[in-house]
Amino acid sequence: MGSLASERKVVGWAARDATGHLSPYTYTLRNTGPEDVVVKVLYCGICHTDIHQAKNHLGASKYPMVPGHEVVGEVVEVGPEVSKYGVGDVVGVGVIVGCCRECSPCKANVEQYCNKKIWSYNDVYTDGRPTQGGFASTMVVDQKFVVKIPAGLAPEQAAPLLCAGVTVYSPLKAFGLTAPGLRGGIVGLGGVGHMGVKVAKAMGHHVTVISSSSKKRAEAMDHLGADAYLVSTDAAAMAAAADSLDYIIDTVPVHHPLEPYLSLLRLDGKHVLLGVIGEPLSFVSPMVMLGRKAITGSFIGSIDETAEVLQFCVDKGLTSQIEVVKMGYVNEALERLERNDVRYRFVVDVAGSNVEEDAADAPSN
Ligand SMILES: NC(=O)C1=CN([C@@H]2O[C@H](COP(=O)(O)OP(=O)(O)OC[C@H]3O[C@@H](n4cnc5c(N)ncnc54)[C@H](OP(=O)(O)O)[C@@H]3O)[C@@H](O)[C@H]2O)C=CC1
Ligand SMILES: O=C/C=C/c1ccc(O)c(O)c1
Ligand SMILES: [Zn+2]
Ligand SMILES: [Zn+2]
Repeated sequence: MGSLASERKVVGWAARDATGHLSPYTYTLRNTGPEDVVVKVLYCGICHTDIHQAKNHLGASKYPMVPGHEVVGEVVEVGPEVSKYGVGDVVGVGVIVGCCRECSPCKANVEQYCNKKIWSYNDVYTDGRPTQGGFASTMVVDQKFVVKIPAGLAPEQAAPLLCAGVTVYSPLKAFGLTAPGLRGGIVGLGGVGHMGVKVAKAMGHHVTVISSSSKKRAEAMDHLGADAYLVSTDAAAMAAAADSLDYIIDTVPVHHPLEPYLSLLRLDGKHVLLGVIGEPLSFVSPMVMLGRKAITGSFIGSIDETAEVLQFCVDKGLTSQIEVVKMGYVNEALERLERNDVRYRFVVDVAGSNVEEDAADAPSN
């Protein structure tokens, strides 16, 4: 157990408005509670959700907002009732940092579906303070929402698994889609999608990437190990692949037609929506009736599944494909991510950056 420090000032990079531009911001962390773990952030991945949130795509953003929910750090202090972690442990924090612990999803250990869940940023903690994410020097997190990074995983490699990795792993398990030999489609080869290819291949699936362009074909086939590649606008190739897939993992972050993808599913095929899209998607009912197809969705994964996917990646020798950048590059990284110019996940080297750069000039709370 480490010593209990009082409230501490930290610097994170925050968006102040819907431009989504991040700049240094000083704020105060809560005291270390009995079950809290103080985490010195080492690395934090950049998820497309960080863009949705920073730019207020869902209309519920509050500023200043420090994004970042693929956090890997080192434990520097623990509260007196922390049993699972000790100072020096390398740990991960993801999208959720609180839940009610009483509802049926909480009792079933799928706390990501708790209606009282607390998001790691753009939310309010039990003490009334805004939650702030991982583009910051330090976070204080309840031990329940912390996972140990297993030996054999480099911390920067582990970061994307805490959101992207578990987000594809969870629905494959929940929908009974883990058997070898299944045929899966991954729509959108970005941060989540590239982990989809890797995880599905490691489960022994035949994996088709369905992309908006042919630009990623060679990498998908040669480096990620995909078995087939379709360009979604190539009507002939899409028609030739009709009725061939058991499932589709759809990671596209913008409005898109579903029908071209639904036609790729075979009997009882499942279209799993993962992208966060604030506009209605549409399809005609025969597209699902004639084939008993299901359109469903999935939200990250549980803490248990997060620990599981980390170990799965160690066991299968999976790594994420990342570009490591410094904090000073975060705004360019966000712009590049938004224009689909990253292979496949940016990870910010937080501890190796001067997070406090320009902090003296920035407004604080
Ligand atoms: N359900 C959940 O729990 C989670 C949801 N998400 C959401 O999933 C979505 C994907 O996240 P992430 O993988 O980080 O995003 P990325 O930007 O890394 O990947 C999205 C991919 O979608 C394709 N795409 C098609 N049209 C567009 C467009 N107009 N702009 C950008 N990309 C486009 C691109 O692939 P290609 O070039 O192959 O067409 C792109 O690489 C986001 O909406 C995110 O919020 C993320 C994590 C968890
Ligand atoms: O990246 C992780 C979070 C994804 C997410 C899914 C659904 C939703 O409504 C969000 O606001 C975020
Ligand atoms: Zn995410
Ligand atoms: Zn609950």
